[in-house]
Amino acid sequence: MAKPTSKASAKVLAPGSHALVTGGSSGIGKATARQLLERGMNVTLLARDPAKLDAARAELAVASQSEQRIGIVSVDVSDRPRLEASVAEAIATLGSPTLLVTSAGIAHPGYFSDLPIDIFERTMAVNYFGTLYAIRAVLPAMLEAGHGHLALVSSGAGLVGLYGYTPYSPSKFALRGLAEALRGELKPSGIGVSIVYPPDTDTPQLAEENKTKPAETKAITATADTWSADGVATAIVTGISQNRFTITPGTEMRVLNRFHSVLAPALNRYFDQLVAKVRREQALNPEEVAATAQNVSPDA
Ligand SMILES: NC(=O)C1=CN([C@@H]2O[C@H](COP(=O)(O)OP(=O)(O)OC[C@H]3O[C@@H](n4cnc5c(N)ncnc54)[C@H](OP(=O)(O)O)[C@@H]3O)[C@@H](O)[C@H]2O)C=CC1
Ligand SMILES: CCCCCCCCCCCCCCCC(=O)[C@@H](N)CO
Repeated sequence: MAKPTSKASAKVLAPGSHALVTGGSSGIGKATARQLLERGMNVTLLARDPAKLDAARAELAVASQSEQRIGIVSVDVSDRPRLEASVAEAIATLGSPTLLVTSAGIAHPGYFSDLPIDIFERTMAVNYFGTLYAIRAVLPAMLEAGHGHLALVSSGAGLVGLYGYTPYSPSKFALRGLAEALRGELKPSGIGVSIVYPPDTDTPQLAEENKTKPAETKAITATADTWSADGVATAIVTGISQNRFTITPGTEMRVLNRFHSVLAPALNRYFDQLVAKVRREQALNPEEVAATAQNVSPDA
């Protein structure tokens, strides 16, 4: 049921136009930046670590023609004054952006009672406010141009609150609220909004969080397939080209997005069973927790 590519979204992805990608030095952001470069766009990557930004630029240069530009800016998206200055600088260098993709984000899973308050505050500051600041920084230029697109990377954990993700799920819910509220306001100005709900995606972030993720959380997130960053990036770019509001990589996320409030009671009962199963296995065999968590099947 793909909508035809609209004139406005053709402009958003037009060769020679400028896309800003927060979190563009790694994972989903980098994979998306590569596909935008393959479409002939100029891209600015925003992230903190200058070494990762340099490496990403070198890697992405291979996917682009010599006349294409890849800008990199080292900035923390939660630092509003510096982010605003960085976006202004990127606009001065590569022009008014037709597209903003906000992929900068962090996840520190754990048990609620074990997590320090800093993690909750930091997760909201980066995932929610970092996205909000980036949107506010690009919007005046898009409004002046009369077209543009914002693609916000939320998560399946932004549709249902997930065990072990008490700092993270609310930050991704907040993005859903922001996207839904913004959509109608920006529509008359020709600015499109998309919100992306990926399942677990094979990125450095996932590898990192898996080191400390509760076994119960792994059992729950394993009910949806793990995607590649390229697969998610393809879904994002295709979704933008079709001016889709919700972008849901995979059947599980599509069903979850369509029916989350209806499914919630049954899902929560099912997730409770998974948690109980993991707990029994932990009690029987503490060493094999991680392995058994991967083997839980829906009809177990
Ligand atoms: N991987 C997964 O399983 C899923 C991921 N997501 C979401 O997708 C997005 C991308 O995740 P993923 O690609 O896995 O993660 P990666 O860790 O691979 O990439 C995250 C990117 O964000 C940047 N970043 C992190 N914190 C900040 C900050 N404070 N300021 C600026 N940049 C920052 C990182 O660079 P640096 O550290 O140098 O700043 C990096 O470029 C996140 O929002 C995540 O929540 C959603 C669903 C599933
Ligand atoms: C057909 C039935 C549909 C019901 C399926 C329910 C699936 C719930 C699992 C949601 C998985 C979301 C994981 C996000 C992880 C994440 O964002 C972090 N890895 C970020 O780093």
